[in-house]
Amino acid sequence: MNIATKTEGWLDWHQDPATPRFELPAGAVDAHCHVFGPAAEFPFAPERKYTPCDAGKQQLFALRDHLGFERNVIVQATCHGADNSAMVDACLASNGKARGVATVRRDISDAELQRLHESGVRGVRFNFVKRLVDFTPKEELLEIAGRIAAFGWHVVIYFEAQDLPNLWDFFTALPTIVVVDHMGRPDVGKQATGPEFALFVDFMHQHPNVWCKVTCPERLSVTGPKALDGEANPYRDVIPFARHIVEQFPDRVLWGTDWPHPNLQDHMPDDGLLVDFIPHIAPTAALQQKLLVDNPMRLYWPED
Ligand SMILES: O=C(O)c1cc(C(=O)O)oc(=O)c1
Repeated sequence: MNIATKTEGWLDWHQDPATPRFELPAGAVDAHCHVFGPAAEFPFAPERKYTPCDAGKQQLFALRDHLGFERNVIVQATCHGADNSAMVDACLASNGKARGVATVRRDISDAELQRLHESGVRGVRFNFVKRLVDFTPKEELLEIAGRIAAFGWHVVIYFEAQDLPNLWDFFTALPTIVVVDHMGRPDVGKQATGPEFALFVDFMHQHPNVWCKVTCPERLSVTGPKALDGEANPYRDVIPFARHIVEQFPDRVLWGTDWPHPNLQDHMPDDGLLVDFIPHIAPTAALQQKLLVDNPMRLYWPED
C-alpha cells in the first residue's frame, strides 16, 4: 500500500470548525482524540486497515485551543498499529497537556512500558472491532492487562453492542479500570430502553470499575441531523442513550471529540457544533463539570 494514497472515499477533518456556543468549563479535557502521522515523519503501520489523511499534533493543539479545551487524551489510532511514536511525540510536545493511551504487544519490555509512562501514557487500548484490527488472543491481552495494572494504568476497550455478551466474561476479568469507547457502539435505531442497551447499562451497574466515553454521536446517529452548517440540535437519536449514561453514572463518564474522526463514511462534522452537543447529554453545570473536568482529571492527571 502506498502511504500517500488515502483509503478511497476518505473524509478529511473539518477545516473551519465553528466557535462553540457552549462555553466549556475551565480545565476541560478532550478525552478521546487521535493523531495520524504526519506519514512522512511517522509512517502508518503495514498491518493497518485504512490509510488516513495526515492529522498531526500541531493541528490537534490548534483545535484544542480553538474549541476551548485545556488538555487532550490522545488514543493510539489503529492505523499506527503498536508503533506509538506519533502519539508519544504529541504527548511529549504538549507541555504536560496531553496524556496517551497506547497499543502494546505481549513482547513489550518493562523498560519500554516505563518509557511510555514517562511520556504520559496512562492506558492501553484493546480493540474488538473487526473492520479495524486482527484480533489479539485474549490470554495475551490478559497478560498485558496484568502488567500495565502495575503502572496504575487502565484498559480502554472498543467493541460493538452485539458483541458484548460474548466479551462480557473477558471484560469483567480485567484487573483495572475499564473505559468503554463510544458507549459500546449501541444501535440507536433501537430503543434506549430496549434489551440491547439495557445489557450495557447493566454491565456498568454491576461493575463499578467500568467507565464510559459518551462520544461519537456522528458515528452512531442514523437520522441526524448532521453537525454541519450551524445545526444547533444535531444527532437527536443519540441523545437518550448518552444522557442516560451521564445521569446514571456521572462519576464514570468521559467526553471527547474523536478528532480527526477516522472512517466516517457519510459526513465530517463541524467540531465546534460537536462541542455544542454536550449540554444535550449533560444538561446541568454539575454534570458538565464531572464529565469534562473532574472525571478525566482523576483518571489521567490524578496528581494535579
Ligand atoms: O470507528 C472507527 O473507525 C474508529 C477507529 C479508530 C482507530 O482506528 O483507532 O478509533 C476510533 O475511536 C474509532
